[in-house]
Amino acid sequence: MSDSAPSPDPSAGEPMIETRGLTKKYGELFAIREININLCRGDVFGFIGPNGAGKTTTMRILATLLTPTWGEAYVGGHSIYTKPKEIRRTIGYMPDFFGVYDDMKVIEYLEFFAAAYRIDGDARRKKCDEVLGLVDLEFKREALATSLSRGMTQRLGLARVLLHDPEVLLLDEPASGLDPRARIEMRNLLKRLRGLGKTIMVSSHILPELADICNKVGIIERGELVYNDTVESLLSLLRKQLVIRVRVAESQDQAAESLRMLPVVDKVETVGDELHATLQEGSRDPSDLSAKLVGEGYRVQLLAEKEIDLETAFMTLTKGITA
Ligand SMILES: Nc1ncnc2c1ncn2[C@@H]1O[C@H](COP(=O)(O)OP(=O)(O)OP(=O)(O)O)[C@@H](O)[C@H]1O
Repeated sequence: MSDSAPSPDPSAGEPMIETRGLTKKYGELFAIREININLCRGDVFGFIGPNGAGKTTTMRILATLLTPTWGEAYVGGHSIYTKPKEIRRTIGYMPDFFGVYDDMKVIEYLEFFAAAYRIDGDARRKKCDEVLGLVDLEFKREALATSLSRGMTQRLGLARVLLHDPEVLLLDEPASGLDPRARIEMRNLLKRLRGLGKTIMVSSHILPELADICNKVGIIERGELVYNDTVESLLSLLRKQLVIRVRVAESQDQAAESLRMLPVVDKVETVGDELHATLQEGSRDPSDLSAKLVGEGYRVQLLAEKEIDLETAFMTLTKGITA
């Protein structure tokens, strides 16, 4: 164990979160097991996993609220073991559930926490207004905090953890329980925070929700990181086999047979009124398919690349572990 993180890789950015072999056991249960995560300044890390996978445990350890059974963790270069105070100044931690106080207006709620951060006088009022603006809640300034919708409450929670201008944000399922519109608002808000250069670890049990705002993604299952890389690598892994959606005006079954005869085609499935032809690994050109069908006299109504279904991809990546 050492006070500061080891020398960074000079090709990477400034390390902001590092864990090595991070493990937490409850009796015989591994809540998390040998977790290795490396995030640099400005990284937005989507931490994906189903309920009970270990996301909260990891975040609580990084927030210095929980001690690991073994392993190392550094936040902003500070060790969780020896520099917890420095870490608390560096982070904004938003837990998955938090309460707001009865009979307190939104602005009073923020001022209360700003005071706890020792932000005083004019600076306090200014800071509270600034974070309210950031989360689009100025119009609820004088409303009772308990009267806010779930989405607004989540935004207020985020405003609260932004008061001391933390460099690192640990956000535990900020979009959970939100309706679709509030989810989109939360996503836009995270993009705004990314734009401010914050290093963000944000958890969710839904991969597509985070894929377009994150540059890195970790998938955790039963305490183990089963995937940990860039979103780009994840997408290219999933794109290894291109799937082409095909619809013809004539008999689907016969068209499917014709497509199966092509060397470039690995398999063909019928999905509703479409055929989904999976190309052989590495093949990216669907022109053989249209040539074959047109050559055989089919009228091709649709021939398009199938969008990557991240939900299915997530299930595929974690297959066997969840079973
Ligand atoms: N205090 C505790 N005592 C015993 N087991 C615990 C404790 N806290 C967590 N666990 C167990 O550790 C595992 C990981 O839990 P954790 O809360 O980290 O998962 P999670 O991915 O955050 O799930 P969720 O999305 O439901 O919050 C679970 O099996 C959980 O039951």
